[in-house]
Amino acid sequence: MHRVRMGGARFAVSAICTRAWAGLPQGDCPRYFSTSLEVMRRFLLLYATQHGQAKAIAEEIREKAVAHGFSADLHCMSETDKYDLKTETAPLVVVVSTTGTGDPPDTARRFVKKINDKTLPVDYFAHLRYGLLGLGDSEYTYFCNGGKVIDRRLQELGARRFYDTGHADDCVGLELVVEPWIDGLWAALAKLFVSSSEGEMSGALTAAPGASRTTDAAKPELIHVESQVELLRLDDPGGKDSEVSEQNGASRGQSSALTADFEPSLTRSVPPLSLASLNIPALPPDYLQVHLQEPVGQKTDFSYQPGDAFNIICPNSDSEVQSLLHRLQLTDQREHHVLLKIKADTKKRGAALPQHIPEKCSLQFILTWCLEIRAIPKKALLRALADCAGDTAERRRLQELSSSQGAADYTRFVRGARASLLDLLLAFPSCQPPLGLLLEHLPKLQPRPYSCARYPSLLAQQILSTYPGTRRSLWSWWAREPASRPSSASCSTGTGSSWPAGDGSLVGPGGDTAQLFCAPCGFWGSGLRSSNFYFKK
Ligand SMILES: Cc1cc2nc3c(=O)[nH]c(=O)nc-3n(C[C@H](O)[C@H](O)[C@H](O)COP(=O)(O)O)c2cc1C
Repeated sequence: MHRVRMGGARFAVSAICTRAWAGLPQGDCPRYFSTSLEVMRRFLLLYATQHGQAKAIAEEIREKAVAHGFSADLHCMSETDKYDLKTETAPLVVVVSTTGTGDPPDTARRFVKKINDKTLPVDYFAHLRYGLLGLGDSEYTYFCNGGKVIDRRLQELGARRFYDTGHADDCVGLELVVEPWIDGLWAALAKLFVSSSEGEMSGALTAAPGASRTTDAAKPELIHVESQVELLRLDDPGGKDSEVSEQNGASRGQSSALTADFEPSLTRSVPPLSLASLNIPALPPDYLQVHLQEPVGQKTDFSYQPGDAFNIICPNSDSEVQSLLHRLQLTDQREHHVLLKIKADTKKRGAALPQHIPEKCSLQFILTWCLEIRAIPKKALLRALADCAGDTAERRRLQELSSSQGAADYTRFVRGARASLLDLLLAFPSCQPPLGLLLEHLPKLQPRPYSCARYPSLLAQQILSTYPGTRRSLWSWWAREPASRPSSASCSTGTGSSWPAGDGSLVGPGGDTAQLFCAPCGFWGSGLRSSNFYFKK
């Protein structure tokens, strides 16, 4: 990279792909994004640190900038002789931590004192466009206050954000906000440069009084980039701060594929949520110790009386169970018996073995007959899964979905989409939960009560041995799979239809329906008055 002067402006020149210019993901470049000699665009990067983290992050930004077609002038905020915001016309990026009791770092004191001067006019920084990343720790009362103080004062003096402010929390891991914030910075910078080069921003990047204009990266082919970059617009609920959100409405919708890339989904969050610090619920204490043991032959037998009611469990679909076993890398152990114990060191109060998981049953049996694997995962499960995700971005997204800040996304992408555990595991491939965690969190597969009457022994036998099970009613299953229909039974499940059978046996929903209606002479019928209503002979 070489530094050159072009028409009074300072540029860094390098051979790069213009796709990187736009801050777009690297990959195959559209034709108009050809590799060529391009001009790198400069921004001013200031940091203020107490213990070195803000500096390290600023250095990371400077390193990454090159690959995106930018050149960062990096300075500590205390080096006031190396930069001058009053005359600066390049975009400003600030990384600042907090120390003491909500104070800016010592290296920012002079800077803060200077901008806090109440005699400064309200348009003192009207020429400035900035993005700010605050570091802090939510254990402290004044979270990220160092950054917030500078952010607020820059606004008061007329500076405008070109990118949403990020607040990274050392308590849960700075990288959860820092990484997405840096990833999004390039698109926002590219947007700003393109907009300013086309003169669309009123007053944006105009030279400050007495200053020479130092950024002019206009290049005709970047018009293409412009329309794409518009789609990378960051959400600004206030609608005032990020001027990127105000521009180029006409180009909206030009690329639905790109729009989709920046729409939130189950696995992807977008600002402001992706930059927010999260109130993540405490991890529920685990309590189950699981052993998988080779099976020993066993036969279950039980007797029943005419008139008994049966709790019929509609088992989970075999293909879903096999997919789940495969995803959990437990296919080879599916026939192993599951032995459960309470962990000796568990912190869960009143921990007890789940009653709905019988002893000495195979893992496959438990996933098929005992656990509702299609239940919509609760936030506690999402929270626990977050800790099992190896990938940082996936962990962050799972944390978001379990946090109060991510409640809307949880409702939309988990509850609204009726996502199941398997859906989540497929969407978050780095998440590898232990079996015990699932046994703790998955609810019981609820049985459906049915009663039967007339020829109870035959019917019951058929229900219990032939009937292959379904999530739907008996009737809808039998209607769909006539071969599995008990040959001597008629059925009335209250789902709207029924059929007669030669001998008038009846299966009814609930614990006593069949006995009630079948008793002396064998009715059959459905719950619908319009068709075969129960009370109609
Ligand atoms: C002595 C001390 C005081 C702190 N006070 C605050 C505070 O008031 N608010 C806050 O959000 N973070 C506070 N933090 C957390 C730091 O801002 C956080 O760890 C940050 O990542 C440090 O970045 P740095 O190494 O660049 O200074 C404090 C940290 C220390 C060590």
